[in-house]
Amino acid sequence: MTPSSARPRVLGLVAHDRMKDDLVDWARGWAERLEGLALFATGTTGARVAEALPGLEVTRLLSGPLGGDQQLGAMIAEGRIDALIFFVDPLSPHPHDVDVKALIRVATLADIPFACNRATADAVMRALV
Ligand SMILES: O=C(CO)COP(=O)(O)O
Repeated sequence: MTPSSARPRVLGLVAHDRMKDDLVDWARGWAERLEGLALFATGTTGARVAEALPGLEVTRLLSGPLGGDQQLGAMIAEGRIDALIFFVDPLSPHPHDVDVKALIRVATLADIPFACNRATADAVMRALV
């Protein structure tokens, strides 16, 4: 995570449905710093962030349950994501739980900074920008 490297840092953004308001609120607080990063998000998360913060350029992947988590996981496996912010809902079941687990697994395997909640997301951002 050298700030002087040529390409912008690439951040993955994901939030489960009941966590999307929290992620949007978190992104608002970091908006200025997020502008300097390349942002990739699962479909609905990306739409929510882009709608709330029109100044941010967010590349939207497929919606999570339709393959977006897997797309992000593939990018991580290819070394194309520097850090992942994933606001996980710990109280709801998800039909695509296997995809969620795979995303968490590949982020762990790739040893990238990876935040599952807001406090850790703040710490990751402080380290990243
Ligand atoms: O389901 C998700 C993460 O597992 C998020 O996907 P969306 O951003 O498309 O809602």
